[in-house]
Amino acid sequence: MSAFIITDLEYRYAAASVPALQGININLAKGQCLGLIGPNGSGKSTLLSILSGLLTPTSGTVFFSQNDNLTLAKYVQKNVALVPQEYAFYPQLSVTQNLEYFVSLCAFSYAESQTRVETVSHQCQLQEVSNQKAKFLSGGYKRRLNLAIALLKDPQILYLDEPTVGVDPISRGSILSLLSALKNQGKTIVYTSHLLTEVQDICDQIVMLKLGKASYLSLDQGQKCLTIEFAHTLSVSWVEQFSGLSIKVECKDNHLKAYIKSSAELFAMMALLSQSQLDILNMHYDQTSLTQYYLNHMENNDITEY
Ligand SMILES: Nc1ncnc2c1ncn2[C@@H]1O[C@H](COP(=O)(O)OP(=O)(O)OP(=O)(O)O)[C@@H](O)[C@H]1O
Repeated sequence: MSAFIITDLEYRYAAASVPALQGININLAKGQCLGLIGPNGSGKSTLLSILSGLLTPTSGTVFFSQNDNLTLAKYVQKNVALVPQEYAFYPQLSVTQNLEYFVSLCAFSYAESQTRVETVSHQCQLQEVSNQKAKFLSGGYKRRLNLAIALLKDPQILYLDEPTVGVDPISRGSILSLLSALKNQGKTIVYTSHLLTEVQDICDQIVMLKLGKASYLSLDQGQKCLTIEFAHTLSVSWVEQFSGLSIKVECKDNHLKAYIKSSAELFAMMALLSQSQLDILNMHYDQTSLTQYYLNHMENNDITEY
């Protein structure tokens, strides 16, 4: 079942000469994590603002599947929480005071509110700093408090805007484990980050934005990359024999990179290599990293669907 479906979405800021977003189509299944990546100004925040009901699309639709005939704004208010990149708590209040204040804004009974505060404190591992003023917390605990506040209303969908900025690797690991646990509980997550290894680890589907246009990447369908370092510089005539194969190959000096989509392609490459009798210093065959996809995509002017 879909959590939300975005169809042919376009958004143009007033007086802007080009749309901030155009031709966006996303169908995100419930319980999955969507990674939203792209350089500064590519449209990520605009898309999150539309998904939050703060901006209305110029054209196209956003449809939340489990919406019981609520307006988009009402549905979002009830079921969606945003974890902003900025700290969204009161620095002078303690962790518990912050949680008690923010839970009082949700429509829970007193007993339910107490339970929610205890649950999110436990989920975000905040118990040992519960009495500390928020402004004295470490960067990792501040991020966890930001996340805990968003979780208070027990949202079905969670948007996270770079939730691990300025966080050490251990705290980052615990935030990512918490997000995986939330996913396992059926929560749907939209995650923006410039840390591509993180996105690759946690996301099921990735949308790369570039100048407001999207390309789509499903990681489990990712191609593999064969990287070879030869003892000598490759000759032009040797490189030319790859033009007969439908494999994308990049050669530079004594390095070769081939993007392999099937075992048949791998065997064809190996056959050419064995005929060549060239000395190989290093050879690596692995899933293409998201960083590699990203760099390839951003360097090319075309929008590619992987
Ligand atoms: N209020 C606004 N009025 C006019 N143009 C805007 C406004 N907000 C954003 N834009 C433009 O819309 C485009 C997308 O901006 P957006 O902030 O969505 O990108 P982003 O990917 O979130 O960037 P960043 O990673 O820096 O947060 C940019 O060209 C930006 O200049």
